[in-house]
Amino acid sequence: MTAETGRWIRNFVDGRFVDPDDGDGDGRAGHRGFDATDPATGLVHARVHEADEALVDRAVTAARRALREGWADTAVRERTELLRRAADRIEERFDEFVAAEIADTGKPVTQARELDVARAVANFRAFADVVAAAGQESFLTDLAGGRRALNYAVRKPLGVVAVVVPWNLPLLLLTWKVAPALACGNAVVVKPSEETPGTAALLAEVLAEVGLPAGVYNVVHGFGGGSAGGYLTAHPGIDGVTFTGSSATGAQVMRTVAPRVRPVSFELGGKNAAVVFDDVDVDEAVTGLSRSVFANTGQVCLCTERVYVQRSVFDDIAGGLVERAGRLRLGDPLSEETTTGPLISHAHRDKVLGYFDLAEQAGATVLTGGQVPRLGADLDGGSWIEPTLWTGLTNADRVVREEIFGPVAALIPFDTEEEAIGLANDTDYGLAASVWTNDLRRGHRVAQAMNVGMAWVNTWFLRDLRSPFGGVGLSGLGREGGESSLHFYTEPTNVCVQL
Ligand SMILES: NC(=O)c1ccc[n+]([C@@H]2O[C@H](COP(=O)([O-])OP(=O)(O)OC[C@H]3O[C@@H](n4cnc5c(N)ncnc54)[C@H](O)[C@@H]3O)[C@@H](O)[C@H]2O)c1
Ligand SMILES: O=C/C=C/C=C(\O)C(=O)O
Repeated sequence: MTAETGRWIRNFVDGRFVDPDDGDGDGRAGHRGFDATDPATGLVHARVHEADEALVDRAVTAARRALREGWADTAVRERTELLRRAADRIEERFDEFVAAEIADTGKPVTQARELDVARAVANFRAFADVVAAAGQESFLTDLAGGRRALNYAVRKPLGVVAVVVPWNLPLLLLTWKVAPALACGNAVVVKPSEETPGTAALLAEVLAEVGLPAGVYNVVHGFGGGSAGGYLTAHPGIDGVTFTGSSATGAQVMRTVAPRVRPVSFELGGKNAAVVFDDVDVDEAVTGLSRSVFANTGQVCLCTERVYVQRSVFDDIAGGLVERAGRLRLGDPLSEETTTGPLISHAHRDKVLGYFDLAEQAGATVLTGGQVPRLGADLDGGSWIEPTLWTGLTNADRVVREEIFGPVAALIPFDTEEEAIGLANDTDYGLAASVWTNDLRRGHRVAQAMNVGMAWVNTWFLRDLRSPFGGVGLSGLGREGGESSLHFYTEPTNVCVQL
């Protein structure tokens, strides 16, 4: 289905939007394009100009030139003040960002407002603070005979950074990388997901409005291998890659950059566990757990897809989660009453439905959901799915081992703390976990025992942007957040002076 639209979402290279009709300014017309589809309705809302290899090369070249022409040597104060202006300008254009994010994702306006765009503002401010406060490492070295030396490290920008991001929290994840990269004096070439091009292009307008020099922020649209994503990560002019996406793609990107030994930062997939002990306040735990399972229609890398519950409260927790699932309101993203949007695409919904079939084949009991909902003529073209909970599955089942990335969870009972830790850690992933108990000593103990990058106790997705964010195993490589981002987006030179 298509909607009448003449709107192009364009590439942004060297400080300007590239006209699709004249390609990259070389006079060659008729560059490729693809549809931007609204997942709530299935309707096309724009055409996206797909960057070819020549345009990606122009973007990397522009970024390199911007560094050479002074951006890399810009004073820290100038960079941090620019980031703060960007945050202010996003706030001034807040509703435009909300509308653009909804058009690409179909997510509810309440979430786009309270999470996605709000966090973009927070990301810019947080990294302005971090960079402004950052010191340099230095040591006075005692030598034999009473002599000394001074060792100090100066941190320089990594250079031209490829920023490749996914479709689930497009603006949040893009700014989570772009803010520290720019704060550290890098230039970036961004490849947004083909599913969600809108806010990356809008951010280009804002950064130009607040005075970011041409070439420092570039956006190239397209797909992965054989398209803009592959061209960008394979480009010899790239000094590092920060990537958020699936583990399989992360491995592909790692292979692409390996010959040039370029630094990578990977935020990848997850199969996150919640461990619920029998001393919890059931209502409080169910409130937090349901959020961790159903937020963003389960399309958050941190979402819980495995809920391990101590046997004596299993039925209470299961019943509570079913009741909360029943309260979710799927529907018009622009309604303040809507709590839950669609999945990102029909293709992704087919993938999730495939796991519904696997669960059935494994003998699962469907506590709630399991179907495609009917929402009425305007929305039935969208990629909707019912929030779904299963029991009767084990860690041996694919549904419990593989990332589904939808509003789904398997509920599995346990008896002892040791058993729970073993079940939760029985995965190739290692991104996040949550532990629910009123025994805080046990909360600390079990959280520390989780083989993950991030563990929450009696809460979920509560974020301090200075803390290290990332995963282990198939969930990622490296950390971003606070000082961790500075370490990735800079290269230190240690200078030793004999005194
Ligand atoms: N750990 C985290 O912080 C985090 C956050 C969000 C999403 N994710 C993960 O991302 C996945 C969902 O997002 P997705 O479907 O967009 O992931 P994806 O891996 O399919 O795509 C991510 C990005 O990589 C690009 N890409 C694909 N193939 C490429 C290639 N060969 N070379 C260069 N770029 C390529 C895509 O176009 C997209 O922009 C899930 O697995 C989810 O767990 C992880
Ligand atoms: O879908 C994954 C969510 C990632 C969230 C962050 O990177 C963050 O909160 O900084």
